[in-house]
Amino acid sequence: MIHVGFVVYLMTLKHLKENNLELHFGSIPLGQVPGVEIGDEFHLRAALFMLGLHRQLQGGIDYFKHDGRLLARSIISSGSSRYSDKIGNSQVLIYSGSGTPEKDQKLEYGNLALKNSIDAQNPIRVIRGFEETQSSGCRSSKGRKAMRYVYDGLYLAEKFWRKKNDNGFNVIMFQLRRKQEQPELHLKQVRLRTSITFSDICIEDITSGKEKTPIPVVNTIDEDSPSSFTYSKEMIYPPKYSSTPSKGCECIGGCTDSIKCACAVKNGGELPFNGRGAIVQAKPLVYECGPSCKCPPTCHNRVSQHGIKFPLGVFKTRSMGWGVRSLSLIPSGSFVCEYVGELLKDEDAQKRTNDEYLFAIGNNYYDAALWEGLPNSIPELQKSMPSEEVNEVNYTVDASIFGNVARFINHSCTPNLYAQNLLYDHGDKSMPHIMLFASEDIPPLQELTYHYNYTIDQVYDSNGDIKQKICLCGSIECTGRLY
Ligand SMILES: C[S@@+](CC[C@H](N)C(=O)[O-])C[C@H]1O[C@@H](n2cnc3c(N)ncnc32)[C@H](O)[C@@H]1O
Repeated sequence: MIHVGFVVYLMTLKHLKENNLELHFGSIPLGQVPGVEIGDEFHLRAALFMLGLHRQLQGGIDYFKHDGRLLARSIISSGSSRYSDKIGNSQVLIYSGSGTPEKDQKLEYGNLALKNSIDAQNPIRVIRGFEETQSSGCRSSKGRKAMRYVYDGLYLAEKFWRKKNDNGFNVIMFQLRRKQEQPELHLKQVRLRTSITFSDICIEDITSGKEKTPIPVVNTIDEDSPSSFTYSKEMIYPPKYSSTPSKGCECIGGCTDSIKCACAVKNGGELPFNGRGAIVQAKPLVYECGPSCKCPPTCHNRVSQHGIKFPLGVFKTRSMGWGVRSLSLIPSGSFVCEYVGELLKDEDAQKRTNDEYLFAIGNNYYDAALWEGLPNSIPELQKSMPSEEVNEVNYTVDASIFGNVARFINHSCTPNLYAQNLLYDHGDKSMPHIMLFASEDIPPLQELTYHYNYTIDQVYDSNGDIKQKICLCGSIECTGRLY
């Protein structure tokens, strides 16, 4: 049997390799990692790696090269009996360098980096590692030994010396001092906000291998698992639907000329994405290049069609059922995922008994605020300005039976994602793809949310009575009602 931790480890490596995320993590600054706070607790080395907290999957010292010399960035101080309950008690940490007990330790690699950091006085993240026995979770695995990692804060390296170990070999010892003006870390008060244990992983990959990056489901709240549905990466169109192909561009080498590129023209004479693939501005409708375009798959105007890039996880929230969070930092403007499901005519969607996973395309397509301020000089967009009255058929996506990870994303009154209507593989403006983009930099492990855009007192049940739902998003700007 393959150990869950090992699967997560492989998943992480696979993901990092495929998405070049090592580079992304490399850009995480020295010192504090956005979104990670003192006392945050982790149960997987892979999680520390993915967050950029400690970029070594095995080594205790994480280091990097700066101006030609190695510097330490973080250390994991494990299994020590020298710490009392109040592990912030002593501001001084004595850390033995890396190496095996049967050989003299050398001042190389991580040890050299730690020594150099004494001169450089750069902040070093300290993560405390503890061994514990597992006892609970959605798949109980009582009695299994596992590690627990707690982020302790930033330290400065002070000095090093050598001493003999019990076998008579040299060990390099380092003294680090905790930086002042940081909250103390009391072991008994360690928050479980970011806790993920082996036994909390209910499903290793809810996509069953359909997405390039596995999406684990984690439950630290109760014994529940998500109710069953069929994971689909793509929208499921009505049976008799035949797509209207959109006219493509002729940019054989890629779309760079915003005057000649037909797709840039459709977007108002500019490409909607910047050089890093981030969307520049929310628009009622965005056109990516598609199958009828001559440009290559690497064209800058093909972003969301390439699918999910950032590692995501489904988790059980305290009050809103299941939710989704990112396992890494998502820069503002990045594509996150599509809202996928069965595409139904509104009247058919009304007949569905489960309305929890409906996304009415019209909800944001006809949002006048999106159309305001668009220059008249964008003829293609002005032509596509939809009107609820003249549009014969309106569509809703139902993700209750078939859907992807987006079906688990909750509403917030102060969301960090927004839904962008987007066309690339067909030209039918009444059924654009619903692509979710980050509207701000999203730190690792923060819940992903978008605004459901319901109009209050405009949602009806099958008897025609107004339905109401209290919003539990918890935002200080919460308006109180989802609908
Ligand atoms: C698309 S699903 C989101 C995933 C859902 N939480 C689950 O457990 O599968 C939409 C449903 O989640 C719940 N929900 C989402 N956001 C909410 C919020 N801010 N307040 C209350 N319930 C919310 C509502 O029951 C809503 O109908």
